[in-house]
Amino acid sequence: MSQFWKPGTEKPRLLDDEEGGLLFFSSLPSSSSSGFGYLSIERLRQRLPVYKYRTAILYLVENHATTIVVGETGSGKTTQIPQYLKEAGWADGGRVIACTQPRRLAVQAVASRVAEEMGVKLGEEVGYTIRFEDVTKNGVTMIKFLTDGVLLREMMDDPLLTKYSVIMVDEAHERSISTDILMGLLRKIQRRRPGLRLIISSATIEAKSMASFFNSSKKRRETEGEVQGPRMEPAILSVEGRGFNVQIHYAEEPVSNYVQAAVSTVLSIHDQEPTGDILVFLTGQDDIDAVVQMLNEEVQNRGRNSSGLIILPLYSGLPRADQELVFTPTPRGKRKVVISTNVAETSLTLEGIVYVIDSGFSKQRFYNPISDIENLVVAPISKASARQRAGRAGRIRPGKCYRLYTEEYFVNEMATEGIPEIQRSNLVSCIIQLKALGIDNILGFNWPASPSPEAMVRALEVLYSLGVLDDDAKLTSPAGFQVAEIPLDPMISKMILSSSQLGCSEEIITIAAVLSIQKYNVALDTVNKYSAILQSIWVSGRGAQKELDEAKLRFAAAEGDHVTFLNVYKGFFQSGKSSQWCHKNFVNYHAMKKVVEIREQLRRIAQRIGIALKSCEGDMLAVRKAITAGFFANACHLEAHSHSGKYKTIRSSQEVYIHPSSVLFRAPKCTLAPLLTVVTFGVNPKWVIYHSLVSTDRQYMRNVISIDPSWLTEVAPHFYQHQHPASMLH
Ligand SMILES: Nc1ncnc2c1ncn2[C@@H]1O[C@H](COP(=O)(O)OP(=O)(O)OP(=O)(O)O)[C@@H](O)[C@H]1O
Repeated sequence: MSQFWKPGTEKPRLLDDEEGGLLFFSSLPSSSSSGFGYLSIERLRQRLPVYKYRTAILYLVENHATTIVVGETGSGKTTQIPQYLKEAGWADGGRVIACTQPRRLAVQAVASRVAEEMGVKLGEEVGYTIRFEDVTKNGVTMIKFLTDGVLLREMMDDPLLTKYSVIMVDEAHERSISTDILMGLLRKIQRRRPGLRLIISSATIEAKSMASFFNSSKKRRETEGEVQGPRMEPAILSVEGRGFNVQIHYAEEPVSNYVQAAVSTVLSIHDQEPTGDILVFLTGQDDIDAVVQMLNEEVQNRGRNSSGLIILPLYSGLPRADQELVFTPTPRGKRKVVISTNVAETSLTLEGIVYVIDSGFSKQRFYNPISDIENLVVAPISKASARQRAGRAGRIRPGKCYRLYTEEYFVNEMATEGIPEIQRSNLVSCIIQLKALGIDNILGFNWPASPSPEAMVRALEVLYSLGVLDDDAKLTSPAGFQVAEIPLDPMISKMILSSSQLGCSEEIITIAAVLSIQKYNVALDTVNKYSAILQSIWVSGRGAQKELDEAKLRFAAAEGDHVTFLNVYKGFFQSGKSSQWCHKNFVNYHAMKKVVEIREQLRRIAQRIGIALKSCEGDMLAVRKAITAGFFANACHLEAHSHSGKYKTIRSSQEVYIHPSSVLFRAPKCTLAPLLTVVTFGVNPKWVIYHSLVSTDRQYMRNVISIDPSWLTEVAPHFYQHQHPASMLH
């Protein structure tokens, strides 16, 4: 490894614990609690750097409304602070201590760890809530871990979050869109509930700017004449020290192909380094699958030499059971290799990890309010992320981190912090949520980082055109409130709402469930060429594109993709939800199981908000009209005499094309026996509506359905201003 790798020049840090950890770990830990050899959990807790600050933390929380805790990764913030608070009585009298995380996986993992440390059953004193899953008990749960998105939803029922005594916003440096909105709202709640304590915790957050953000509420309280309660001026506490030392190694030369470099680094570690599991950070399912495949091939070619490798992918779309494999103990004599997206970047402790390989990239959301395109793009990570990644080693023994980039790049070119997600996202969902919480003055809202005015105006326009906001930019009643209640993109929610009147809610809810599991990624592949990758109900087309295309044709509906989804769903249902059926038809079994699950959730929500559940029994006209009612703003017209399939959007005359993954790409004359009505046609439909745009070499429409233009003025007269859409083309 020495020819390729250069040790970092950053001065190695001292182990926080003078005794070091190796004494206790002459061999790798093998199971969750037994991994700590003969140390009791209590002793382990006391060895964490944060323990020395226990009294200080409790003092500051008692006396300040907001405490900002900055501590290195692995210092014990997430697992220990909620326990200290509980021990100090903050959960007495039925009150609850909340700790938010940006990611679901972290919520579950940290909650089980804390339950284990406290010796209680998960779901009782310690519980967690993520979207569609609540593992808490009313009146029993004292410490609750939850995603920041879930806490925002809870505010709809309880705007002052009255059951919580302390809310700890963890991993605030990640600046996820929900974390930022949450901080803005918590700051408001504090003014009404001085008893509420906030802890903002992170490894790298710029504590001073955060402190001044929370400090401005002090002035307001003074002007309001309120003088009692804790000090409004935030306290900042810096927790020194971290777990164990992690040696950083940099690539000697810039790496041109990080996928290939990750594979060879795993193999070199396996050949040359002592036991210990490996965690590789890549960007998404596509490159993770590629590395898994390359490593498996290598293992086969090498025969016995590499047979000790257990190769496991990890990403958010992976089924739960497969995700949990990464937490299982590594059998003696084996080495686990976890190949992950940045879901493993923060808060997770994977016990056996000794080596981390960091590609230097992650998938990040970028939204352009002018073109209205939001893509997941492979982009360089920040120094803050790189440190978090390295911190996944060294949590229970010393470790090593191999960065697939040079030290010079790290020092001189890598950004210190990432751009907050709120400044690179479509704000439609975020604004409707704020409106539902009674924040009418969106422009005047105290954002920790202001989103762009263009993105805000664009989001307000969309919500207004959907009939969700009125002329005073307030939520309409009941439509606006109903749309806000459905935890999906407002355009999908509006489509569901309209299906109620059109008598096709069962079908539309199926379509909504399929749309909500899809993710569009734009990947910078290994030769620096952009390509679009779709995570969908179809299995990945890698190596079998022709067979996948043929399979799609079996379900293809000439109306378009949404009706095709209904055909697939019906086929899946008729097969008894069989995995063999999925395999035979190139349908992604796990995605379909998720669709069934989400569909059930959506049906329950629909019933709660008064949407009649009804099937249109094959009347696809009703289905297409309901889709139009949600997505009318995405209408496009085929250019006259266009043989190249060029469309123009009605709204902004952008040139767009049907994406090759759409069943309308080849304008299918439907073959084989369809499961639902399929109209035969062989030319591109004149009018279409798309679900989203993706930008690669051209602007492509994904999930396309043909429509009748007269529906546009029918469902959205305000948007089309009583003109016939065709007249708006020029
Ligand atoms: N599931 C686990 N198994 C074993 N040890 C664990 C586990 N979870 C946490 N620990 C131990 O507790 C330490 C502190 O973890 P914790 O998540 O509280 O740190 P943190 O300061 O919040 O770090 P980060 O910001 O990286 O999440 C870990 O370094 C590890 O030694």
